[in-house]
Amino acid sequence: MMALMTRGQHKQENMVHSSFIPPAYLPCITPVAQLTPIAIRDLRLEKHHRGRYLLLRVITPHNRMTGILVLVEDDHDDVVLLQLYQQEDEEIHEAADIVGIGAILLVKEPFFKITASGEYSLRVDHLSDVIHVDKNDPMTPEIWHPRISEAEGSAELLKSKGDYAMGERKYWQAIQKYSNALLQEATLERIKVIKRNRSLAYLKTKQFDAALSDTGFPSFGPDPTEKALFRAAEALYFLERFNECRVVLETLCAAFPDNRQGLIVLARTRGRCREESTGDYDFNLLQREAKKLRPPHLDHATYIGPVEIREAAGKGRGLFVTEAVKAGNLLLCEKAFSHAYALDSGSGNSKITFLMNSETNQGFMGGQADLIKLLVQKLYRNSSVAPAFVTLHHGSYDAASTLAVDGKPIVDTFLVERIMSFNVFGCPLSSLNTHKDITVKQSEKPKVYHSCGIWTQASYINHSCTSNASRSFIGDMMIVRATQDLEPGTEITFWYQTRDGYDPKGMQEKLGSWQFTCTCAICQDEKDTKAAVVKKRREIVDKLKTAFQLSASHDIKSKKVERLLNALNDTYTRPADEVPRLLLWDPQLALTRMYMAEKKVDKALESVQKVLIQLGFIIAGADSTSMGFRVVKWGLVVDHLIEVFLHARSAFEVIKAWEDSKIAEEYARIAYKIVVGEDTSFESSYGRREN
Ligand SMILES: C[S@@+](CC[C@H](N)C(=O)[O-])C[C@H]1O[C@@H](n2cnc3c(N)ncnc32)[C@H](O)[C@@H]1O
Repeated sequence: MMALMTRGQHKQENMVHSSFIPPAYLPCITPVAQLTPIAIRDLRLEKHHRGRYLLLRVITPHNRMTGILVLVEDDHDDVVLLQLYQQEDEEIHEAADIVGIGAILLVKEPFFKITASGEYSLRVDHLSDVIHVDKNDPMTPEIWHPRISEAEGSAELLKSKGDYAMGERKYWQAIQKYSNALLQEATLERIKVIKRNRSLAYLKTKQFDAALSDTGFPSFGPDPTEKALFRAAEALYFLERFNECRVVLETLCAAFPDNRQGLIVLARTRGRCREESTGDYDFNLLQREAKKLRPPHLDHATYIGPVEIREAAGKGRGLFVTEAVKAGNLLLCEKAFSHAYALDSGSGNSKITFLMNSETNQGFMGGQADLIKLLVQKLYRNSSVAPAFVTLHHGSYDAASTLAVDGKPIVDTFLVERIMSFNVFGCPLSSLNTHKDITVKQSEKPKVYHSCGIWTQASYINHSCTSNASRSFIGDMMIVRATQDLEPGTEITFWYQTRDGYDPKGMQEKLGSWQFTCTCAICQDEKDTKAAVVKKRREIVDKLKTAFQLSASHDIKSKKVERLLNALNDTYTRPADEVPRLLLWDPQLALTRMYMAEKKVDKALESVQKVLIQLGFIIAGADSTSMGFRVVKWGLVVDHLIEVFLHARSAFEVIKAWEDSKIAEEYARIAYKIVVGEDTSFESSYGRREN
């Protein structure tokens, strides 16, 4: 054990931290006053000592692995290894401030456990299961009490120690000093000042609920100070309570018109309020910010469009539209509740964490392991935001019945892990990049995203392979747009996993971790399709691949491809607008490109129409007749759909069908907006360049 303790103060670059998540156990929900003490020597292995607590003193420097490891003793001089999980990273909260030598910790309902290396240790998975105890606290054993000279002194002295710690940017220490100061006698005025200072330390450590409460919000009293108002506004801003923030800032700016910073923040807050109520975003700015900011956590508000959460028969809850919407309309533009950023290449993380859940056989790598920690900490620091998260789907996990004990939040790490595994979304830095990868670089493999996050509104959207909405990302903002015209009351669905037509069984496997079976028309049709037909389709697809590689003349090649496409088409029985033909649209598009290259406009238009039909569209006027080009019903929206509509635009131009050409471009823009999230970058991606 000592070897472990001495090994690791060196820099931990490119290390893989791996850890087994133990079987789920509930956090302690009993107030400390109702727990009874236990000593290390009385602990039983592999047991959760419910109803008991252990008082411990840190006796060695810590070691950071997946958790923080440190040796501790009790007042019988017995020593044990303590492992604390889900604690903040060193850059945010120095371990020395959590488990500095001499610190006294109270571990609630201790869990004594055999480690992977056969040693034994105390393991704490829930942040709320360990609390710091002051050396002067009556619970602290007599022998650990400080000598008289160490006693910390008056409120004023402690306040100035807090101020000094603030100056040194030791915010956690400052909080402790201010909190101790507040336990001493002081006038009401001094208490207000100390709280105001502590509120700044809380802001710096992202404890926005506590920061807000220290400012006196919502009633600041008859003569609110500039600092109290400003700090309250900052806390409200970070809690994304933008309207309340705006009101506080308006009071501040009216009372202190020279406060320039107040005016700047008020303007910014008004921008957030506008985004929140109208969905009107400067998407150009969002794209620029996502390019520059690391992590790409954008300073923007969440817009919730015409949607509501309702029961969705057989699927739990779902998200439904409350009014008619058109394809391309914005349904959500949601800021992540929590977002773990990893480079898109997946490399470059100095610390890689691998968590293995032995109970569910699920492994969490990198981003997802980081996300669990980020979530746990956010909920622990700011319990006011917890309801939006803890009410998300968590399967059959039985969560603790209470959210707080002794005035402190309870955060159940295992509940967080369950909710994360059902609701997490992988995400690129921006869908614009992904779109370029797919369309310009023609990368075939579906991309694996290393960054991930939780979006609490989008989490209510259920899966369907015949989806009617689509998500895209700009940094940590998720944009959900309708991909079809929707009647009021329609349930919104999108793909949890990318759908192709090659591997029906694989799709069910990909959906496995969500624990449901998709019963959409595509899945149903695949189930009804005989194995011989599936085999035949595979053979035709292989022949198509070979046909495209033929070094024959365009004519011979296109005839062969057409024949094969017809044969493949004949293997489907249900109408394409009910069951889109996922194996067909792609080779059909390749054929369209051939016709366009040969300037066979009629053929190209016919082929465009076929691509759209195979994607499930119903189309009118996609030919050289006088009927106007029109989408009667939208089908599946894929990245290449923009190209399809742009082929239509060009072909219509050649035959001088100007109006149809314009309409085709408008459809291309809508498709682009759905795929990329916005259409302000359409020109730079697809605009025509002057020769
Ligand atoms: C992200 S949540 C979606 C919201 C969830 N229905 C709820 O009540 O909170 C994912 C879970 O929803 C359910 N679900 C999603 N799509 C479904 C579908 N097509 N059929 C049945 N259940 C589905 C599954 O239980 C899945 O694990």
